[in-house]
Amino acid sequence: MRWMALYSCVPSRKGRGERYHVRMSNAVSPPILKFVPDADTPQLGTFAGLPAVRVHDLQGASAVVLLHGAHVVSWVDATGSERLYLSPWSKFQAGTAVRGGIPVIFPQFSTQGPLPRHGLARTREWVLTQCEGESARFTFTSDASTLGVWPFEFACELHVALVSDGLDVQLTVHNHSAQAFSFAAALHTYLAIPAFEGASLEGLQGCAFTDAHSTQAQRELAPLLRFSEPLDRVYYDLEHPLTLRSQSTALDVSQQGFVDAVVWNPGPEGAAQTPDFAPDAHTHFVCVEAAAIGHPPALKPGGQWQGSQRLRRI
Ligand SMILES: O=P(O)(O)OC[C@H]1O[C@H](O)[C@H](O)[C@@H](O)[C@@H]1O
Repeated sequence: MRWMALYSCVPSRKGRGERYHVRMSNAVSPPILKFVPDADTPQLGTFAGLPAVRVHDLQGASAVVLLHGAHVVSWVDATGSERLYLSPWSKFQAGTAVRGGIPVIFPQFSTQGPLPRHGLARTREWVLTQCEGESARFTFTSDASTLGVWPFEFACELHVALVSDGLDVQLTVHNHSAQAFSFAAALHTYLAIPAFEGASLEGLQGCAFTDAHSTQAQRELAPLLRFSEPLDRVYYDLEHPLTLRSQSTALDVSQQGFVDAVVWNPGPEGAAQTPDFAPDAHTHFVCVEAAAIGHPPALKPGGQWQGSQRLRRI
Protein backbone atom coordinates (compact mmCIF):
# COMPACT_ATOMS: atom_id res chain seq x y z
CA MET A 1 0.00 0.00 0.00
CA ARG A 2 1.22 3.45 -0.90
CA TRP A 3 1.16 4.90 2.62
CA MET A 4 2.92 1.96 4.23
CA ALA A 5 5.86 2.46 1.89
CA LEU A 6 5.68 6.20 2.41
CA TYR A 7 5.75 5.96 6.19
CA SER A 8 8.66 3.57 6.32
CA CYS A 9 10.85 6.39 5.03
CA VAL A 10 13.20 8.27 7.32
CA PRO A 11 11.42 11.55 8.06
CA SER A 12 12.90 14.83 7.00
CA ARG A 13 14.98 16.75 9.54
CA LYS A 14 13.13 19.80 8.30
CA GLY A 15 9.80 18.70 9.80
CA ARG A 16 7.57 21.13 11.68
CA GLY A 17 8.92 19.67 14.91
CA GLU A 18 12.09 21.69 14.36
CA ARG A 19 10.57 24.61 16.18
CA TYR A 20 10.38 22.57 19.38
CA HIS A 21 14.10 21.86 19.54
CA VAL A 22 15.03 24.69 21.83
CA ARG A 23 13.35 26.05 24.88
CA MET A 24 11.80 29.38 24.08
CA SER A 25 12.29 31.41 27.21
CA ASN A 26 9.85 34.07 26.09
CA ALA A 27 7.11 31.60 25.15
CA VAL A 28 3.82 32.51 26.79
CA SER A 29 2.69 28.90 26.78
CA PRO A 30 4.26 25.66 25.53
CA PRO A 31 3.70 24.72 21.89
CA ILE A 32 0.65 22.57 21.24
CA LEU A 33 1.47 19.12 19.97
CA LYS A 34 -1.31 17.50 18.03
CA PHE A 35 -2.04 14.97 15.35
CA VAL A 36 -2.61 16.45 11.89
CA PRO A 37 -4.51 13.94 9.73
CA ASP A 38 -3.88 13.38 6.04
CA ALA A 39 -6.75 14.60 3.91
CA ASP A 40 -7.31 11.27 2.15
CA THR A 41 -6.47 8.79 4.96
CA PRO A 42 -7.32 10.46 8.29
CA GLN A 43 -5.89 7.64 10.43
CA LEU A 44 -2.50 8.60 9.05
CA GLY A 45 -0.87 11.96 9.37
CA THR A 46 1.85 13.78 11.21
CA PHE A 47 2.61 14.73 14.80
CA ALA A 48 5.23 17.39 15.43
CA GLY A 49 6.26 16.93 11.82
CA LEU A 50 6.82 13.16 12.05
CA PRO A 51 4.73 10.47 10.35
CA ALA A 52 2.14 9.17 12.80
CA VAL A 53 -0.92 6.95 13.11
CA ARG A 54 -4.02 7.68 15.16
CA VAL A 55 -6.25 4.88 16.41
CA HIS A 56 -9.61 5.53 18.05
CA ASP A 57 -12.64 3.69 19.37
CA LEU A 58 -16.37 4.27 19.53
CA GLN A 59 -16.17 5.38 23.18
CA GLY A 60 -14.07 8.39 22.18
CA ALA A 61 -10.66 7.09 23.27
CA SER A 62 -7.69 7.56 20.95
CA ALA A 63 -3.95 7.01 20.76
CA VAL A 64 -1.27 8.48 18.51
CA VAL A 65 1.87 6.53 17.61
CA LEU A 66 4.90 7.86 15.73
CA LEU A 67 6.68 5.61 13.27
CA HIS A 68 9.82 7.04 14.85
CA GLY A 69 10.48 4.51 17.62
CA ALA A 70 6.87 3.19 17.36
CA HIS A 71 6.54 5.77 20.07
CA VAL A 72 3.08 6.23 21.60
CA VAL A 73 2.88 9.99 22.16
CA SER A 74 -0.75 10.29 23.26
CA TRP A 75 -3.48 8.22 24.86
CA VAL A 76 -6.71 10.10 25.42
CA ASP A 77 -9.17 8.04 27.45
CA ALA A 78 -12.92 7.89 26.86
CA THR A 79 -13.51 10.88 29.17
CA GLY A 80 -11.29 13.02 26.94
CA SER A 81 -8.34 13.14 29.37
CA GLU A 82 -4.76 12.79 28.14
CA ARG A 83 -3.18 10.07 30.29
CA LEU A 84 0.40 10.20 28.99
CA TYR A 85 2.90 12.96 29.65
CA LEU A 86 4.75 14.34 26.63
CA SER A 87 7.27 17.11 27.09
CA PRO A 88 6.50 20.12 24.90
CA TRP A 89 10.27 20.68 24.77
CA SER A 90 10.95 17.24 23.36
CA LYS A 91 12.91 16.92 20.17
CA PHE A 92 11.10 15.24 17.30
CA GLN A 93 13.78 14.25 14.86
CA ALA A 94 15.49 11.24 13.33
CA GLY A 95 18.00 9.53 15.58
CA THR A 96 16.80 11.26 18.76
CA ALA A 97 14.61 9.92 21.56
CA VAL A 98 11.26 11.60 22.18
CA ARG A 99 10.80 12.78 25.78
CA GLY A 100 7.56 11.38 27.19
CA GLY A 101 4.85 9.04 25.91
CA ILE A 102 5.97 5.41 25.73
CA PRO A 103 9.55 4.91 24.53
CA VAL A 104 10.33 1.30 23.57
CA ILE A 105 13.57 0.16 25.19
CA PHE A 106 15.40 -2.71 23.45
CA PRO A 107 17.84 -4.54 23.59
CA GLN A 108 19.61 -2.67 26.43
CA PHE A 109 18.28 -0.91 29.49
CA SER A 110 19.85 2.41 30.43
CA THR A 111 23.66 2.27 30.31
CA GLN A 112 23.80 -1.43 31.26
CA GLY A 113 25.77 -2.44 28.17
CA PRO A 114 27.81 -1.05 25.28
CA LEU A 115 24.90 0.26 23.19
CA PRO A 116 23.51 3.78 23.21
CA ARG A 117 21.51 4.50 26.38
CA HIS A 118 18.25 2.47 26.37
CA GLY A 119 19.27 0.58 23.24
CA LEU A 120 18.31 0.92 19.61
CA ALA A 121 14.54 0.80 19.23
CA ARG A 122 13.49 4.24 20.44
CA THR A 123 15.61 6.17 17.96
CA ARG A 124 14.96 4.10 14.83
CA GLU A 125 12.23 4.24 12.23
CA TRP A 126 9.67 1.44 12.50
CA VAL A 127 7.38 0.24 9.71
CA LEU A 128 3.61 0.34 10.04
CA THR A 129 2.31 -3.11 9.11
CA GLN A 130 -1.31 -2.95 10.19
CA CYS A 131 -3.74 -0.25 11.15
CA GLU A 132 -7.36 -1.10 11.85
CA GLY A 133 -9.61 1.27 13.76
CA GLU A 134 -8.67 0.58 17.37
CA SER A 135 -5.20 -0.87 16.90
CA ALA A 136 -1.97 -0.60 14.96
CA ARG A 137 1.07 -2.80 14.56
CA PHE A 138 4.67 -1.80 13.82
CA THR A 139 7.91 -3.66 13.16
CA PHE A 140 11.58 -2.88 13.57
CA THR A 141 14.01 -5.30 11.98
CA SER A 142 17.75 -5.65 12.26
CA ASP A 143 19.67 -4.07 9.41
CA ALA A 144 23.26 -3.16 8.58
CA SER A 145 23.23 -0.31 11.10
CA THR A 146 21.98 -2.46 14.01
CA LEU A 147 24.21 -5.40 13.06
CA GLY A 148 27.16 -3.04 13.19
CA VAL A 149 26.59 -2.45 16.92
CA TRP A 150 24.61 -5.54 18.02
CA PRO A 151 25.50 -8.66 16.01
CA PHE A 152 22.12 -10.42 15.98
CA GLU A 153 19.29 -10.58 13.49
CA PHE A 154 15.96 -9.86 15.09
CA ALA A 155 12.51 -8.46 14.49
CA CYS A 156 10.55 -6.47 17.07
CA GLU A 157 6.82 -5.95 16.74
CA LEU A 158 4.80 -3.44 18.71
CA HIS A 159 1.03 -3.80 18.90
CA VAL A 160 -0.85 -0.79 20.28
CA ALA A 161 -4.55 -1.34 20.97
CA LEU A 162 -7.35 0.56 22.64
CA VAL A 163 -9.30 -1.79 24.89
CA SER A 164 -12.21 -1.25 27.23
CA ASP A 165 -11.21 1.74 29.40
CA GLY A 166 -7.58 1.19 28.59
CA LEU A 167 -4.56 0.93 26.37
CA ASP A 168 -2.61 -2.25 25.68
CA VAL A 169 0.94 -2.14 24.35
CA GLN A 170 2.61 -5.43 23.48
CA LEU A 171 6.20 -5.94 22.42
CA THR A 172 7.24 -9.15 20.64
CA VAL A 173 10.87 -9.98 19.96
CA HIS A 174 11.84 -12.64 17.40
CA ASN A 175 15.30 -14.13 17.11
CA HIS A 176 16.15 -14.47 13.42
CA SER A 177 19.82 -15.20 14.11
CA ALA A 178 21.64 -18.48 13.89
CA GLN A 179 22.78 -17.88 17.50
CA ALA A 180 20.96 -17.39 20.79
CA PHE A 181 20.81 -13.91 22.28
CA SER A 182 19.52 -12.30 25.43
CA PHE A 183 18.28 -8.78 25.85
CA ALA A 184 16.67 -6.28 28.18
CA ALA A 185 13.48 -4.47 27.26
CA ALA A 186 11.01 -1.99 28.71
CA LEU A 187 7.99 0.10 27.89
CA HIS A 188 9.16 3.35 29.46
CA THR A 189 5.70 4.80 30.08
CA TYR A 190 5.38 8.44 31.21
CA LEU A 191 2.04 8.59 33.04
CA ALA A 192 0.52 12.06 33.39
CA ILE A 193 -0.54 13.04 36.89
CA PRO A 194 -2.82 15.99 37.63
CA ALA A 195 -0.90 16.80 40.83
CA PHE A 196 2.46 15.73 42.14
CA GLU A 197 1.51 16.42 45.76
CA GLY A 198 -0.27 13.39 47.14
CA ALA A 199 0.34 11.14 44.10
CA SER A 200 0.97 7.54 45.07
CA LEU A 201 1.80 4.19 43.53
CA GLU A 202 0.44 1.04 45.17
CA GLY A 203 1.41 -2.60 44.61
CA LEU A 204 5.17 -2.72 45.16
CA GLN A 205 5.21 -3.67 48.83
CA GLY A 206 7.44 -6.70 49.40
CA CYS A 207 9.35 -6.37 46.09
CA ALA A 208 13.14 -6.30 46.00
CA PHE A 209 14.51 -3.21 44.34
CA THR A 210 17.72 -1.46 43.41
CA ASP A 211 17.96 2.28 43.58
CA ALA A 212 20.17 4.24 41.18
CA HIS A 213 21.29 6.39 44.13
CA SER A 214 22.47 3.41 46.22
CA THR A 215 24.46 0.24 45.66
CA GLN A 216 22.48 -1.90 48.11
CA ALA A 217 19.63 -4.19 47.11
CA GLN A 218 16.61 -3.32 49.21
CA ARG A 219 13.03 -4.44 49.76
CA GLU A 220 10.03 -2.18 49.54
CA LEU A 221 8.29 -1.93 52.88
CA ALA A 222 5.83 0.85 52.16
CA PRO A 223 2.34 0.00 50.90
CA LEU A 224 2.29 3.28 48.95
CA LEU A 225 5.18 4.88 47.13
CA ARG A 226 5.12 8.69 47.19
CA PHE A 227 7.05 11.11 45.01
CA SER A 228 8.45 13.76 47.29
CA GLU A 229 12.03 13.33 46.04
CA PRO A 230 13.83 12.08 42.90
CA LEU A 231 13.20 8.40 42.38
CA ASP A 232 14.99 5.96 40.07
CA ARG A 233 14.36 2.34 40.99
CA VAL A 234 14.11 -1.06 39.38
CA TYR A 235 11.63 -3.29 41.22
CA TYR A 236 12.03 -7.00 40.52
CA ASP A 237 9.56 -9.86 40.10
CA LEU A 238 6.33 -7.95 40.61
CA GLU A 239 3.51 -9.94 42.11
CA HIS A 240 0.64 -7.49 41.76
CA PRO A 241 -0.70 -4.94 39.33
CA LEU A 242 0.10 -1.36 40.29
CA THR A 243 -2.30 1.50 40.90
CA LEU A 244 -1.27 5.09 40.34
CA ARG A 245 -3.46 7.64 42.09
CA SER A 246 -3.38 11.41 41.86
CA GLN A 247 -6.21 13.64 43.06
CA SER A 248 -9.42 12.05 41.76
CA THR A 249 -7.75 9.99 39.00
CA ALA A 250 -6.58 6.41 39.23
CA LEU A 251 -4.96 4.09 36.74
CA ASP A 252 -4.32 0.35 36.97
CA VAL A 253 -0.97 -0.58 35.47
CA SER A 254 -0.59 -4.29 34.81
CA GLN A 255 1.92 -6.27 32.82
CA GLN A 256 2.53 -9.71 31.33
CA GLY A 257 5.84 -11.16 30.21
CA PHE A 258 7.64 -8.20 31.74
CA VAL A 259 8.38 -9.20 35.34
CA ASP A 260 10.12 -6.04 36.58
CA ALA A 261 9.06 -2.41 36.81
CA VAL A 262 11.06 0.79 36.77
CA VAL A 263 9.73 3.77 38.67
CA TRP A 264 11.32 7.06 37.77
CA ASN A 265 10.78 10.69 38.56
CA PRO A 266 13.73 13.04 37.99
CA GLY A 267 12.80 15.51 40.74
CA PRO A 268 13.33 19.27 40.33
CA GLU A 269 17.09 19.13 39.76
CA GLY A 270 16.85 16.30 37.25
CA ALA A 271 14.12 18.12 35.31
CA ALA A 272 16.07 21.38 35.34
CA GLN A 273 19.21 19.66 34.06
CA THR A 274 17.46 17.86 31.20
CA PRO A 275 17.14 20.22 28.23
CA ASP A 276 14.06 18.55 26.78
CA PHE A 277 12.07 18.99 30.01
CA ALA A 278 10.40 22.14 31.31
CA PRO A 279 11.87 23.00 34.74
CA ASP A 280 8.69 21.85 36.52
CA ALA A 281 8.22 18.74 34.36
CA HIS A 282 8.76 16.37 37.28
CA THR A 283 5.47 17.55 38.80
CA HIS A 284 3.50 16.37 35.77
CA PHE A 285 4.41 12.69 35.43
CA VAL A 286 5.67 9.50 36.96
CA CYS A 287 7.33 6.87 34.78
CA VAL A 288 6.01 3.39 35.54
CA GLU A 289 7.86 1.12 33.17
CA ALA A 290 7.07 -2.52 32.44
CA ALA A 291 10.54 -4.02 32.19
CA ALA A 292 12.59 -7.17 31.70
CA ILE A 293 15.91 -6.35 33.36
CA GLY A 294 16.69 -8.67 36.29
CA HIS A 295 16.51 -11.88 34.24
CA PRO A 296 17.20 -10.82 30.65
CA PRO A 297 15.06 -13.01 28.35
CA ALA A 298 17.18 -15.48 26.36
CA LEU A 299 16.02 -16.47 22.89
CA LYS A 300 17.20 -19.46 20.90
CA PRO A 301 17.35 -19.17 17.11
CA GLY A 302 13.77 -18.95 15.88
CA GLY A 303 12.48 -18.16 19.37
CA GLN A 304 10.15 -15.36 20.35
CA TRP A 305 9.33 -13.46 23.54
CA GLN A 306 6.35 -11.28 24.38
CA GLY A 307 5.76 -8.67 27.03
CA SER A 308 2.90 -6.24 27.43
CA GLN A 309 1.68 -3.41 29.60
CA ARG A 310 -1.98 -2.54 30.09
CA LEU A 311 -3.10 0.84 31.37
CA ARG A 312 -6.68 0.86 32.60
CA ARG A 313 -8.70 3.78 33.86
CA ILE A 314 -10.46 2.99 37.16
O1 LIG B 1 17.05 10.32 29.70
P1 LIG B 1 16.70 8.94 29.23
O2 LIG B 1 17.80 8.26 28.49
O3 LIG B 1 15.41 8.93 28.44
O4 LIG B 1 16.43 8.07 30.53
C1 LIG B 1 15.43 8.44 31.44
C2 LIG B 1 15.44 7.50 32.64
O5 LIG B 1 15.13 6.20 32.20
C3 LIG B 1 14.99 5.20 33.21
O6 LIG B 1 13.88 5.40 33.98
C4 LIG B 1 16.26 5.11 34.06
O7 LIG B 1 16.04 4.29 35.19
C5 LIG B 1 16.70 6.48 34.50
O8 LIG B 1 17.98 6.37 35.13
C6 LIG B 1 16.80 7.43 33.33
O9 LIG B 1 17.21 8.70 33.78
